[in-house]
Amino acid sequence: MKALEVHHATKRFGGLVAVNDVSLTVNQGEIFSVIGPNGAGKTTFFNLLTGIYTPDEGKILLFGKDVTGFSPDRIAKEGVGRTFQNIRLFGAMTVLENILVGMHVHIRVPYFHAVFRTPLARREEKRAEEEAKQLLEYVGLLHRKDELAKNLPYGEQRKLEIARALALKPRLLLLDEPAAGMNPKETEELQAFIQKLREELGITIVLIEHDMRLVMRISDRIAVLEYGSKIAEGTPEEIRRNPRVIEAYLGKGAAGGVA
Ligand SMILES: Nc1ncnc2c1ncn2[C@@H]1O[C@H](COP(=O)(O)OP(=O)(O)OP(=O)(O)O)[C@@H](O)[C@H]1O
Repeated sequence: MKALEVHHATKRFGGLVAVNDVSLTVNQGEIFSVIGPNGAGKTTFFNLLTGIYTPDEGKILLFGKDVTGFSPDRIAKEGVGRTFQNIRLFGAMTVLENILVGMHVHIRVPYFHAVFRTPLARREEKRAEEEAKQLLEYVGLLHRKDELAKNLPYGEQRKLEIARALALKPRLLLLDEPAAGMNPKETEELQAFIQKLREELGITIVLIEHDMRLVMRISDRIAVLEYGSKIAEGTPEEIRRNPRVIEAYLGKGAAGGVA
């Protein structure tokens, strides 16, 4: 079974075709990158996968199930976690609270218990807090749990965002420009972290990324979008040498430049 199958997905905004007849499949356990120039349709493509938009044409399957037209909530329940291009943390909440917010769909307390804070509700809160702490420990942020999210260094904010997505126990994680704004050391740590998620948790990862060093090092396969269409797909080696990709995106110096 594939983690993700996209069949001929198209999304239009008025006369603009933001995603144009894109098909691709992502295997379970793969790290798959989507690259392309600004405005190529990458974020719109993610928005189709997460139910923010419904494709005008085409189908989307997650782990063999047709989820075309599902709401973002239902897609999340199918095991898809996501981070955004612009960090979307609750800056005025603590690190721990940010994780707890991410977990809310997994906390199942009947309304009555939640409102009257019965022992059941308190037990459930305690359990959620323990789980959140374990998650923070796993990503190396437990020592920051009581700090406000906005006070974390940039690289750690990105990590916290990923941790919050992990709170939903995703099988598929979509990362929109996770290395944006990171320095080389932070990017290297991010690479190791993403690989760890795949290896230890078995999560399939799809990322949009402009940092070609990271993309070429981390990806099993890469798809390239231009003007909404997929113009290439292959291993980093194949993509690096593809004349059309070099022309559209990587530039002439790229073949040797992104080792
Ligand atoms: N909600 C919208 N309404 C109208 N046009 C949109 C909308 N969202 C995106 N677009 C247009 O669709 C095209 C694809 O945009 P998208 O943001 O998906 O590209 P991108 O590859 O993610 O770009 P970047 O790398 O700059 O983030 C662009 O021309 C954009 O202006």
